[in-house]
Amino acid sequence: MKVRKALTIAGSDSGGGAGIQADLKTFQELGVFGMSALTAVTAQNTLGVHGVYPMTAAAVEAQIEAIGQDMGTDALKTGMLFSGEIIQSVAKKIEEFGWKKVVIDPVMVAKGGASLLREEAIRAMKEFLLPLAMVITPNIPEAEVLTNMLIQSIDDRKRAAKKLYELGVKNVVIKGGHSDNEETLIDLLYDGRDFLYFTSRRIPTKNTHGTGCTFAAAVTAELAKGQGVKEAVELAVNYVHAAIEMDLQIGKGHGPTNHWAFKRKEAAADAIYK
Ligand SMILES: Nc1ncnc2c1ncn2[C@@H]1O[C@H](COP(=O)(O)OP(=O)(O)OP(=O)(O)O)[C@@H](O)[C@H]1O
Ligand SMILES: Cc1ncc(CO)c(N)n1
Repeated sequence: MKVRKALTIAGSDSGGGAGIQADLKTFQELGVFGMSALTAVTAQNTLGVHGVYPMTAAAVEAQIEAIGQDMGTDALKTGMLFSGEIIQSVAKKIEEFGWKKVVIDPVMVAKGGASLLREEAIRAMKEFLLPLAMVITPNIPEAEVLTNMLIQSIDDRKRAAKKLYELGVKNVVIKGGHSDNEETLIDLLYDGRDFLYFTSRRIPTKNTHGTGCTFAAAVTAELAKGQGVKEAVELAVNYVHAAIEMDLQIGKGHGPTNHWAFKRKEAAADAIYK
């Protein structure tokens, strides 16, 4: 059997809940071989970001090049990219290797408010990276920044999704974690034609550190396995839901999610229906 591969181009979260750590755990759990190119190291825990140490753009390029020249990848995702210079390097390498299954998680700020992307980088992201994206997965505040819109209603989100589509992104997912509905949340997918709504129950917990990274990583893993975008997004919604539901109670602040949970839930369901 052919092993599928996925690459994450993202920052390191020393606390293990977000960034490349979340991505690699998710890839592994979904049966895909994970690879990484680091853009920055953060000193981070469940209480916040205590330091950001970016890599040079040359170091980011060298990592991607090493992977592209030897192993290749079936899909890739980007997370924290930090600067316009790193974004340009990443875009250049994606084009050079002709990678098409590209998931952009436009990470801007961590849950505690620390900035993970310089202001100047937004333009580079729109100009160089978004046109290469098969899927983009902003949360509501990130979609607001990328579209210069205030997003309050679902109709606002639909308008924002259309604007992002017009920037060259083939599929837009605007996630609902930041909406003010306390009961349910909706992740919205727009493929240039239809809007699809993925509705889930909002779980009352403070342990949601890394949900965005985990979500985009699950989409990437499924695309690597050959799934369509709709199927990949649906699985990612369920994967993250299980990870939040069976949280781990680690740390004193916003704890990580449980990357094992989805498989344990599946195994339990298998045992029941056998
Ligand atoms: N309390 C919750 N209960 C259930 N699902 C949630 C909850 N919070 C977030 N999610 C789900 O987690 C996924 C990520 O959404 P969210 O909007 O929180 O991303 P994010 O803000 O980018 O996360 P991050 O903290 O990593 O930056 C979505 O599928 C969303 O529906
Ligand atoms: C390294 C890193 N990437 C992404 C996020 C967003 O959750 C974070 N907190 N840290």
